[in-house]
Amino acid sequence: MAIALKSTCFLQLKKPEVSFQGFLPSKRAIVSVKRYTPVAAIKTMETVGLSETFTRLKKQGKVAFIPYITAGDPDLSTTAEALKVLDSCGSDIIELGVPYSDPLADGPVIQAAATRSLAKGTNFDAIISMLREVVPQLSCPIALFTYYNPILKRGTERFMSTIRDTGVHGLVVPDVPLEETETLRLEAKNNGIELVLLTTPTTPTNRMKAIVDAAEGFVYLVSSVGVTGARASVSDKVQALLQEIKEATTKPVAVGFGISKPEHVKQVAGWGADGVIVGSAMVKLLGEANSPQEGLKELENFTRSLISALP
Ligand SMILES: O=P(O)(O)OC[C@@H](O)[C@@H](O)c1c[nH]c2ccccc12
Repeated sequence: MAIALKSTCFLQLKKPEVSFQGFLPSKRAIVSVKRYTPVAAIKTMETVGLSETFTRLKKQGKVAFIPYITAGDPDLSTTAEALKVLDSCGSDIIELGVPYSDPLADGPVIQAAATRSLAKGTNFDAIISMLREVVPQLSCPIALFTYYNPILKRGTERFMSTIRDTGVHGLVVPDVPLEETETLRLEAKNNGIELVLLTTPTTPTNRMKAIVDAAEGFVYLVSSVGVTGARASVSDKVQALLQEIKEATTKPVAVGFGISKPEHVKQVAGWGADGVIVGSAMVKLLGEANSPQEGLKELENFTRSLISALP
């Protein structure tokens, strides 16, 4: 199981957006799994890191499907079930968010999910305990997401070794500028953690090049300025942005922000993305359902509808 935590500063803050270094792919045993692997057949299966996942998919001519959900919303046991559902539906890299009190880069849906989760008492240790249970049962890498504060609170070295021991392969933090992350990069590398970096439609070309050079796992292309949230359509500027990034790197590029319909998935894959990321639309289904069971069922149906739109 590879897990990547998010950390890049791409926000439209006063400082220029930045992001930072990446890490070597996981050193774990490489086990390639087909897209649909029955959960029962994958007990304690070790999985590959993020880069290897994209390499495998590329060989199969496939585009990675990367859903995002917020840990602890509506509760951690439902999160554990949701990870299994998303995995068995054929997700290739699942993003899991560590709820934070000041999620600057998040829109109303994910902000509300974080608030509900924190109100339930979700904390980093509880998420790690849940991951220790769930990670061996899944076949696909999980993308976990955290803001910088939880890392600082725990101490970078301790944070890195903790996430490594839970089967985490990568790290992504949206509110830390590249210039200020030397320690983070070093500690992540020391723990075999891959670091995903984000670039946006307004990132200057030279900065984008520095970002993609330093990125490990994959490059996260934010499709539109602003915060996360389902949108009626995905900006067609993404096509040119993908082109520009792919001229600067051979690393895989996954697109996120606003993707919420099968036609969006199809369109972004058609533009040459190596992966599509869907967050708010997933979070809404899970967090706003009448019951966890209903949320899990809707999540499964929605996920299958999106994955079926991929080549
Ligand atoms: O929610 P959307 O519009 O589908 O976008 C994906 C996004 O949720 C996920 O990748 C994510 C959640 N929180 C973030 C903060 C910054 C960047 C990305 C994210």
